[in-house]
Amino acid sequence: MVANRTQTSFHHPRFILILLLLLIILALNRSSLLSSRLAILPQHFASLAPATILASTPSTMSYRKELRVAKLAVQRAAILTQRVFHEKAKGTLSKDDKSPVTVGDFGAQALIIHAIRRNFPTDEIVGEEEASSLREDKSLADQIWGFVSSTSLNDPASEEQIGGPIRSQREMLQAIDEGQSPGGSRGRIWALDPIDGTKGFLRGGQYAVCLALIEDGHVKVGVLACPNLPVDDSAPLSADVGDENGEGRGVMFSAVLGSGAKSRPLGRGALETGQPILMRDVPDITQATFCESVEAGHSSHGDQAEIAKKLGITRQSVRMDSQAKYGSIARGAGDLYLRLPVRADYQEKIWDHAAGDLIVREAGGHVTDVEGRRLDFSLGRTLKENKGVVATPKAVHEQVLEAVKSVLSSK
Ligand SMILES: Nc1ncnc2c1ncn2[C@@H]1O[C@H](COP(=O)(O)O)[C@@H](OP(=O)(O)O)[C@H]1O
Ligand SMILES: [Mg+2]
Ligand SMILES: [Mg+2]
Ligand SMILES: [Mg+2]
Repeated sequence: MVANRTQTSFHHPRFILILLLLLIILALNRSSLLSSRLAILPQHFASLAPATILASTPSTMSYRKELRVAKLAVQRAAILTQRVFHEKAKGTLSKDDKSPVTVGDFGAQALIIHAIRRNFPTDEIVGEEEASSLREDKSLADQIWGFVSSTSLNDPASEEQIGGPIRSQREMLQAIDEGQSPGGSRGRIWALDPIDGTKGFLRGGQYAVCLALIEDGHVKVGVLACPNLPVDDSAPLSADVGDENGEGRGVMFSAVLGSGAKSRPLGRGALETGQPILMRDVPDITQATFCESVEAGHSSHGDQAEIAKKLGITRQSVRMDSQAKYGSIARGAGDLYLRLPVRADYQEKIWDHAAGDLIVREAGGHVTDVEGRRLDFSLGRTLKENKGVVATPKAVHEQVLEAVKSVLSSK
């Protein structure tokens, strides 16, 4: 009787369906296409797959773990940068291209790479900084180690998730040097700017800690911590960073491709998910607010003024450093971000744009270069096929791009 019943259950259509499903899943897993293919399986079919198989996939389709690790890692790094600023220990070096790099940039890069390595050991990393100058400057390396070895999240479980502390100064230098991937169009590549807007950071202005996951050339996850932007999403856009104590400041923006963009107070617990953000509607372009770089060498202020005039915009543009500009327009504090090439030979770096590009697009925006091409993150460490940036709400992009093209072509 028992044997009979067992036999019957093996022929049950539901069992056969599950068996077939398992075989399909195993075949897809072998061809390493599982994560993308599962997304097109109906939800209840996917839920029938054993938990062990789903848990062992390299990346789930929701990028939940990637987002969580990125947010925690960026949060810890942002705490380090704030400590460096307040303890007046910026220890600036000048790089070969004459741009500044500080204790904060190196320390933040070390902590973020440590977190990525512990969670996603086979992923590649394109990070802005490298440690060669530190190997010749023991006192600067000691200073950075002082901050790196004493900065942690105050929630032990979260700290553990991002790999806990770095164990030695040697390990710290190794971590900094693991951001040398050439980038490219295949596989999983993290783009990391440990402090974007270093000049802003030095003068107490805006800066951002930026991290994005690029998969097969497309940005899938983006996180920006902006310690000096107002917490309040509805605060008017301003070049002023507010009071000295940082009261009311600090916001984290994040986005996952296809899931929208969010913001949350930076100082709040890392488990807080945040609230969705959207770009503002711009029914009348003459009422729009522009933001642009503080540095006239990074984006032409003169061209921006001409474009504003062409569009009938009279409001003064707001100048701020870093990808805080992308975050600000994504939450509707401003409307338009233009980056207008000054030097024809300059290639924008992927870490200066990857997170911001996704956050703006997920908040309802469109991001292109000055010729209307989408930013192409698949070509290495730089955006070599793009010139400048035009980021706006979708509905007005064509109009703004037309004005940009007309001003730039008349030069
Ligand atoms: N000539 C140039 N044109 C455009 N961007 C430049 C540039 N020289 C440097 N940059 C980049 O501009 C970034 C800052 O952008 P912004 O002006 O929007 O704040 C710098 O990032 P870092 O501060 O991370 O080095 C740097 O990578
Ligand atoms: Mg730099
Ligand atoms: Mg940068
Ligand atoms: Mg930087």
